[in-house]
Amino acid sequence: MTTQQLVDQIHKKRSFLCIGLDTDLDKIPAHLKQLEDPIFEFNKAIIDATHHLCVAYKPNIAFYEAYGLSGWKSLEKTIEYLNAEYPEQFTIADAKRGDIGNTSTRYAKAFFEGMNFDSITIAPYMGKDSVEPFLEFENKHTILLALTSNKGAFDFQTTVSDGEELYKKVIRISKSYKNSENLMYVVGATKAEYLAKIRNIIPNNFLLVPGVGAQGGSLEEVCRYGMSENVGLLVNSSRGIIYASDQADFAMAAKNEAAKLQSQMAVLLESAR
Ligand SMILES: O=c1ccn([C@@H]2O[C@H](COP(=O)(O)O)[C@@H](O)[C@H]2O)c(=O)[nH]1
Repeated sequence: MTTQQLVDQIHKKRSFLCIGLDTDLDKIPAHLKQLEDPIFEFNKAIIDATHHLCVAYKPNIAFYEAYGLSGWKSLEKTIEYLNAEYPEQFTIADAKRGDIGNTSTRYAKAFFEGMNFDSITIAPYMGKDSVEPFLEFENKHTILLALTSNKGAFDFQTTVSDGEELYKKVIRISKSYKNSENLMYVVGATKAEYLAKIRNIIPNNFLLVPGVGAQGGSLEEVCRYGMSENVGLLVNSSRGIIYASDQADFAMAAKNEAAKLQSQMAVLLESAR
């Protein structure tokens, strides 16, 4: 998917909501567990109930890897279902990969070609030659961890060397990578006060913003400091939507939670015009 197609979807749906598919067998309704592939059935029901309210889905790969081969099969079925039934959705493999160049190429092939995700999250720590293999793929997006939503982000990401905070250095230097127009960045909603400084360095790149809902970040603050001319935001909520109910009404409850965020987003988009 191109960035322009994503922007068009945001305006069409009046939403920049990304729904996180962090599907945990311990949290899904009991009646699904009797089915052959409970994880896929849960995801399918959530997607069918919410697709009109969001523009992106983000399965976190850890939740699938944790179940071995059957988890990978559930992930594969989920991305195939999304691409077949809802091709207008931007898909994010939240895999946080990155390694020496030839290994990164294999990761990129696995997620961009094998599973046909639109994007993948990448840790920037190993530098240019670990990131550039992901950037080679046309109309695929590499989402670099810049300033994450967790407390541990302060251990390294905000530390200063040569007069510059590390997260700023990651953003500034990555702009010089080959095909850097394919870069997006992760910035936690819990760090919204940093967004204005980040927008000074990257006025237009898309930001994937996790941390509203269960982690307590504020949607309004994210928009106040982070919204760009082309919106430039994908705000993710996972647990706050998909586990709104653990009963038979789980998909309807997820739809209601997604609808609340979408209607707030519609107002914020309108007031930014
Ligand atoms: O800085 C980061 C980077 C990634 N995440 C991931 O996003 C979701 C958030 O889930 P919630 O249930 O809405 O808290 C999850 O997959 C994280 O691994 C993040 O939270 N922060």
